[in-house]
Amino acid sequence: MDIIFHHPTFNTQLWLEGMQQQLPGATVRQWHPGDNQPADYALVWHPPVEMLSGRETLKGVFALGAGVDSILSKLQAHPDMLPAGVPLFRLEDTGMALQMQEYAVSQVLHWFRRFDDYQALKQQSKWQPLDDYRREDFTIGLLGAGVLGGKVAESLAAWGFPVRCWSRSKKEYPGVTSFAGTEQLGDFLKGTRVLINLLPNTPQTVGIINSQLLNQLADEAFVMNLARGVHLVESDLLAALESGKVKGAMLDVFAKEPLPMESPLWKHPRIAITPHLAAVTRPQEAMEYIAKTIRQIENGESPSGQVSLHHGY
Ligand SMILES: NC(=O)c1ccc[n+]([C@@H]2O[C@H](COP(=O)([O-])OP(=O)(O)OC[C@H]3O[C@@H](n4cnc5c(N)ncnc54)[C@H](O)[C@@H]3O)[C@@H](O)[C@H]2O)c1
Ligand SMILES: O=C(O)[C@H](O)CO
Repeated sequence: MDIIFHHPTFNTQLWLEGMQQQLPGATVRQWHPGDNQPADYALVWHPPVEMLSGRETLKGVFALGAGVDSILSKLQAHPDMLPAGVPLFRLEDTGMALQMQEYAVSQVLHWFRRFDDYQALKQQSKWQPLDDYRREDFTIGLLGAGVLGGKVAESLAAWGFPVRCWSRSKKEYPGVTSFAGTEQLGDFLKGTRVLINLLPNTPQTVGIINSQLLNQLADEAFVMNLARGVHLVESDLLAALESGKVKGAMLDVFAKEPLPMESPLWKHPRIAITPHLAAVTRPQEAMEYIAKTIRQIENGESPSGQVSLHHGY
């Protein structure tokens, strides 16, 4: 079995050796331009078109992340990049759910215990106890309730918050109220105090966090964007912060990354920023997952994690 690998920033040697250990019978190589030798599987991130095009005998392509929007948008521009019938897989969890839980739970608790307000008071050297927030006024809503959103919802429910989620179809997560489809988006938003976005980037979800959506949240809402920058209309968030409808935001992803120096988001006192690292690919877990999936394909099974080209995620 031949495996080709391309990632613009990962430690290639670590991946080649690691995959070789996972699949001792395989030959794993870094792909270089001009390499047209046979391959059964490709592990990629931002792949050059010529790496994959024409490879009709591939049995699977693995995106080395959870979101496949960059690959799918390249595929739109170059439809021959993925030969017809070759399945595209993505990473499901592989250690990312725990990272997302850490990120979301710590920030929700930060807002719930009013540490943002106490930080502002500290700037004024003010010793001033504030009223506690009540859990029943702190409903958390997950936009997107798949592999990552579902796990984040469960971890926040375990902290005793009312938690709800919104997805394409109904979900059954313990302690989480499920809303599904465009027709239930309004009911989901009504009363949501903390909105956490974990949707994939698709034509249906671009710009979904806009003025119209923000206005339907509870007053003094909080917004956490952990998915993709294009989901959020940044100027609408700034307007909602200005009006007081939104009290604070925590943003990990941006329409343009790195976030340009001149962006007003940097200086806004009620916006916290991290540089797209809410959940990163953990090599060991990812390699174990990919090897397991390859073994399932080789055994004629149907593994999970296949991207639907129709749905775009
Ligand atoms: N910031 C980061 O570091 C980071 C890390 C990993 C993933 N991500 C992002 O998180 C996203 C989610 O990852 P995942 O593994 O949970 O994906 P997933 O495919 O398992 O879940 C997607 C969820 O979104 C819902 N959904 C999709 N389209 C919808 C629509 N039109 N209307 C309603 N619901 C819709 C699905 O029903 C599902 O519940 C990824 O696509 C990626 O962009 C970000
Ligand atoms: O989707 C992912 O895996 C991360 O956001 C990195 O792009």
